[in-house]
Amino acid sequence: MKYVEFCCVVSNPTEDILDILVAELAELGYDSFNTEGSTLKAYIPEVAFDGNSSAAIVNKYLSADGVTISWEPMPDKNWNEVWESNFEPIIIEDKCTIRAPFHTNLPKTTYEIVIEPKMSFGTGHHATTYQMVEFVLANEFKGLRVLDMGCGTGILAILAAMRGASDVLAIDNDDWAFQNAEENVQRNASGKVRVALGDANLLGAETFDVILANINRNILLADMSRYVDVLKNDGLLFLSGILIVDIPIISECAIGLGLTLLEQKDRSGWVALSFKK
Ligand SMILES: C[S@@+](CC[C@H](N)C(=O)[O-])C[C@H]1O[C@@H](n2cnc3c(N)ncnc32)[C@H](O)[C@@H]1O
Repeated sequence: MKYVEFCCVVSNPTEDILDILVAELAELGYDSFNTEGSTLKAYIPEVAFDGNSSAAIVNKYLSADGVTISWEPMPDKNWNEVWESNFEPIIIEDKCTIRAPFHTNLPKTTYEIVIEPKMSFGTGHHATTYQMVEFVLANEFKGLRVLDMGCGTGILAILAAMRGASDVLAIDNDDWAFQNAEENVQRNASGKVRVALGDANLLGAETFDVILANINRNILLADMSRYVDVLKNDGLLFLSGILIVDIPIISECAIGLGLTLLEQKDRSGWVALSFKK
């Protein structure tokens, strides 16, 4: 596939501005991004790229933060190899290692997840995933039925299964993520995780003790009532992919649907929330 490299340099970065840009660019459908110092680079499929609308999104920050924008087509190459070469292993809370098949000689932890680092989101490095991993490590999963909405690589579904969930349904609406999650589930997690291609429209009569959803504000707001419909009474809903400014709107939506806020986590400008039904 051909990609455009969309580069934003923030001359005077305010706290978390790059994370906000990542969230805004997510609307443009990047397949990967990296941040280094004050530079953000997002890789967007050329077929889906419109330079002017991308620039308009970022321009909202220009006056306040001095963002310089440029973009250029990238030479066609094997992007999986590129993402792969950038993937470092990560250990969360000394309990969970997330690594690629080619990482060896790492310290042993209770849980070890091997991810094929392709173009899907979910390696544990991003704050939104990290916080969800923390939630999964801190809560009871033994014998529970779990839904992972927006599963990306499948990392959260796999960890839930490793933590003892009896059955996990992992759903993603992106074909690439779906295939990558299937591959990762086969590699790690047993027969306990089912992966499905789709979105909240797939939800029906099946109910869950725990729902994990690390997606983004707009999807969470649009689909939360569907999640609550399939969450059992006393069940837990963990939400991530939320910016600090969006806490009120997400919380009001959840509370309006009859949920109680239990916990809030903050990391690098991102927030993860847990609710009980
Ligand atoms: C931020 S990533 C999270 C991946 C992984 N769960 C993690 O925590 O790292 C969000 C994922 O949600 C998927 N997604 C976006 N909109 C969705 C929707 N409406 N229904 C299901 N999946 C969706 C994207 O394709 C992407 O893989």
